[in-house]
Amino acid sequence: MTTYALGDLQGCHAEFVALLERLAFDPRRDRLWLAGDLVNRGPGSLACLREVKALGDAARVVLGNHDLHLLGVARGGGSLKRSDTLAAILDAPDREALLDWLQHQPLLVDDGSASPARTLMVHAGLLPQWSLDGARALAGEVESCLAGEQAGAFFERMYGNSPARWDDTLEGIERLRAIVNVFTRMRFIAADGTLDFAAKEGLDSAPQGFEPWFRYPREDDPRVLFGHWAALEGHTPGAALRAEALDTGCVWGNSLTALDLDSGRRISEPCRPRE
Ligand SMILES: Nc1ncnc2c1ncn2[C@@H]1O[C@H](COP(=O)(O)OP(=O)(O)OP(=O)(O)OP(=O)(O)OC[C@H]2O[C@@H](n3cnc4c(N)ncnc43)[C@H](O)[C@@H]2O)[C@@H](O)[C@H]1O
Repeated sequence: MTTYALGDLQGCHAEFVALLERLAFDPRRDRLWLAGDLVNRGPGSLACLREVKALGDAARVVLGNHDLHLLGVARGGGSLKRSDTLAAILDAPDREALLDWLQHQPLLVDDGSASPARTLMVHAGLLPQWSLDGARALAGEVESCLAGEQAGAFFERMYGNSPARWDDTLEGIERLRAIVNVFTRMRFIAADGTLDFAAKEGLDSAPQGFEPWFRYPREDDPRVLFGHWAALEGHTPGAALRAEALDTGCVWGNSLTALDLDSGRRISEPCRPRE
């Protein structure tokens, strides 16, 4: 059995299928971890969603900001933007089954192994101020909300950049929004954990006083798999922990990459020319 971790598909279905072929991926034998943002921006979001859902227990997925945006649009609270490529999902005959499946995916996957082998997967990152068990509990708060009767009310107030700094005393929607923004949107943070939401490009775009979240040391030493930050091109220079950047920007014309979790080998499929 081989376990591969992939970054953001973002609707790059042709490249996803080609990469699985290149890996000789067999869902009866192998496992796939997907770091979120299955959908949006690319041309094959509906096909990606169907393909990953059909993998069943062979695939483990975390939610990304674009997946949450799809749910926000479908469940109320979000509206389609001009750059969104989500209409085919919203019009699909199997839309409810797909959305329901997506809504039940976690924000954090933890393989539960003892340190130092412990491997976690999130879409954007892990706040240095959070312990691993604390992060897992906070992800669980959002996951319970998404699976419950308050999900609609949550999506109506999910969007926004505040509070930008985590505080244990946060309550209600502000607490849930802060958790979502860490797990699915974080890139640069200040030493006190304040998130910046403006800079989205390479490490040179860091605002003054901010560093990539993975450059802040932690007391523990997990292996953290994450996507979201395409401009990193799969690299985490200066990382203070074992952070593996998986989004190599397929939707931006680069490639889709799989990381073999045992060997550390990376296998990439180049982006196909768009019509
Ligand atoms: N609670 C909440 N509040 C608000 N919004 C919420 C929300 N929950 C969900 N959302 C959703 O999240 C979005 C905001 O998230 P953000 O994280 O703020 O923004 P984004 O640009 O949409 O991020 P994306 O995930 O596309 O990042 P990527 O690195 O691919 O691309 C980013 C940039 O990288 C650039 N880039 C890509 N490859 C590069 C490279 N090799 N070099 C340099 N730049 C590169 C691209 O040009 C692009 O500009 C909103 O649009 C909303 O839909």
